[in-house]
Amino acid sequence: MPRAKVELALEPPALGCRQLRRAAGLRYLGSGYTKAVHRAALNRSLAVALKSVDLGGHDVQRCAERAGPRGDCYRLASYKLVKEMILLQRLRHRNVLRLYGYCYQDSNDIPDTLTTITELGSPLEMIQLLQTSWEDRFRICLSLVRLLHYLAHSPLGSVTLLDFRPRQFVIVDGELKVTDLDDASIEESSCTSNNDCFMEFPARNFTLPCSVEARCQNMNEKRNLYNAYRFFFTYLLPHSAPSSLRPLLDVIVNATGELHWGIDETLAQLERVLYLYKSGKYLQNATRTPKAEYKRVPDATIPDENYRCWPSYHHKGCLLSVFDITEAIEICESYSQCRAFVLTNQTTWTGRQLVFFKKDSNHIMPDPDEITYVKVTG
Ligand SMILES: Nc1ncnc2c1ncn2[C@@H]1O[C@H](COP(=O)(O)OP(=O)(O)OP(=O)(O)O)[C@@H](O)[C@H]1O
Repeated sequence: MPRAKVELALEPPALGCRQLRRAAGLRYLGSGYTKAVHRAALNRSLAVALKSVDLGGHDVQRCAERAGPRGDCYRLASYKLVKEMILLQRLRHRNVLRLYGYCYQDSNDIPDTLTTITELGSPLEMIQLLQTSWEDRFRICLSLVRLLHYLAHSPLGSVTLLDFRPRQFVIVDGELKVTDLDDASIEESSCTSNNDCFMEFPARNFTLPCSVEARCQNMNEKRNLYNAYRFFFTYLLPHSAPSSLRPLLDVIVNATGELHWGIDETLAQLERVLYLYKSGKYLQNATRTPKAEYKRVPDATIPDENYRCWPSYHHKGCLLSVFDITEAIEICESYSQCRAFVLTNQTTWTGRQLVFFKKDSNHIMPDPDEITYVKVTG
């Protein structure tokens, strides 16, 4: 099988040293073994992430302890940043962080140090994600699966993320994007028998077939998929999902956890869940006749009378997304405090409408953008 050849030439960057010299509001964001990441505003407005080799980081320090000259230690570590930059430019997908540019400049007595300029994200915090709505958590899983599907069929061949942990990803406008690509690998492992295609994880091991071309079949894709299962799907997919989608989500979690499916099937199943959710088809099995009567008050809102619920899109009130009025009524009926709800003009990423649930309807105010529904019976 021919080795995948990666085009190393870089396109002229949209942003470079000129913009970097005028960067404002530089602030440290985080670092790992190799790189340090700062945020900054370029051209007065565009917020970006600047990545450079962390001279105090593990990689450079370990090399320096072995008496490596500083410049050489820098270069050794900067190889990872160069590799990441090239991959960010070759792998173009909405769930791969965008590379805006780069700059080579002398810094700290080291010639030609590299800074990459990328889209800015926020770190993926699992604890925080567990507190968000199922709809937002599903979006993270769907964006991850769309990313892994692209990586499995990328122009460079099937790409695997050898160091696959939540911290290798960031969130941009609610979508997950991969940022740390220095441990990405394209080569499928070579083998002489199935025993060479052994994949070891903390709780499970798998042996994949060795193909007639002497490569472990789909190992890159399957490694990504199992990692997606163990770090993301088990925590984010089934938990507080609409009950009618639970069986399908459980099948997805089980099939990926057992590596029964490849990424194509996994993506098709997640897209199916999205379709059922967006189209409201997931509601069709339930009895769809409202149990209580509600009076519609157009161009009106209830500014206060909030109560808290979980998981809410608003930290002080109960703001949830609904497919239609019938679903809003069902939700209101399921909370003993609920006496009214206000349809806002805001929608979520799937196009569902955001609704504020209220504990009283004594103070209704005019608002041309909202519609209030007040419970009249029950
Ligand atoms: N574009 C970005 N926007 C916001 N934060 C980012 C961005 N890229 C990286 N970070 C943060 O900076 C940290 C370090 O970046 P990165 O993972 O690239 O460094 P690293 O040295 O390769 O880390 P590791 O040791 O985990 O491999 C990340 O964990 C992430 O939280």
